[in-house]
Amino acid sequence: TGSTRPQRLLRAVQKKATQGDPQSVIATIDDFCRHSEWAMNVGDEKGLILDSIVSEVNPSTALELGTYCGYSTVRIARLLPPGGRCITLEFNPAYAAVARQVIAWAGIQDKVQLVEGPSGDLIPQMKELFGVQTFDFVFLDHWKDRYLPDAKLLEECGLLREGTVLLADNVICPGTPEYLQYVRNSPRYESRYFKSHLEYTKVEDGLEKSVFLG
Ligand SMILES: CNc1ncnc2c1ncn2[C@@H]1O[C@H](/C=C/CNC(=O)c2cc(-c3ccc(F)cc3)cc(O)c2O)[C@@H](O)[C@H]1O
Ligand SMILES: [Mg+2]
Repeated sequence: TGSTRPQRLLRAVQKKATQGDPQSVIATIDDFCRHSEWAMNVGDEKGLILDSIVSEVNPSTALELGTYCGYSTVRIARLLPPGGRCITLEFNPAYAAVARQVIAWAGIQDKVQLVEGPSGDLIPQMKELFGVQTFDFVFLDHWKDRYLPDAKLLEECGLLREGTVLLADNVICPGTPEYLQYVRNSPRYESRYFKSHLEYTKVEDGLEKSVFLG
C-alpha cells in the first residue's frame, strides 16, 4: 500500500517548506521534482512566464482546470490582488486532498476555492454555485484533449469577456493540436506562443496565451 508520488511531494512540503510562505512551498516542490521525483507541475521555468502573465492581468477571478498537487494554484493565488480569488477544478479526490494541504501550507487557502469534480460538469455551474460573472484569467493544465471542448464550453456559458486571458500549458509536449489550431485561427482570439521547456527538462514545451476578443 505505500505512498503515492503526490503524497511524497506533500510530505516534502510539510518537512522542508516554511508554513505560510508560498515562495518556500514553490521552491520545495521544484527541488523535489528536480532532484527526487519528476512530477507534472508547470515548474519553475514556465512558472515564471505564468507569474508574469498573472501579474499583468491582475485577475479578480481566476479559473484553473486541473489542480493536481496545487503547485500552479499557489503560483497564481500568491499574486492575486486583495479580494481576488482562484477557483480550481480537480476530479481526482486523492489529488484534491493533497492539493488542499499544499495550498493550506502556503497559507493562501482564503484566496482559493478547490472544487472536486469534472470541468465539463462544473463549468456550467460556475455562475449559480460561485456567483461568477466572467473570468479574467483561465489556466488550462488538465487532460490535453479537453482544452478545446472546455474553452468552447466557457464561451457558450458566457464566462469569458472581452480581454479574458486563457493560458494553456503543454501546447507542445504532450501537445494540444486541436486547441492550438482553434485559438490561432479563430477571429475571436488573439493568440501568442511563449516558448519554454517541459518542466524540469530540456525538452521543448511552451505556453499559449490567448486573449478572448468578445
Ligand atoms: C477533463 N476534466 C477534468 N476536470 C477536472 N480535473 C481534471 C480533468 N482532467 C484532468 N483533470 C486533473 O488534472 C490533472 C491532469 C493533468 C494532465 N496533465 C498532463 O497530462 C501533463 C503531462 C505532462 C507530461 C509531459 C511529458 C511526459 F513524458 C509525461 C507527462 C506534462 C504536463 O505539464 C502535464 O500537465 C490531474 O490532476 C487530473 O486529475
Ligand atoms: Mg502541465
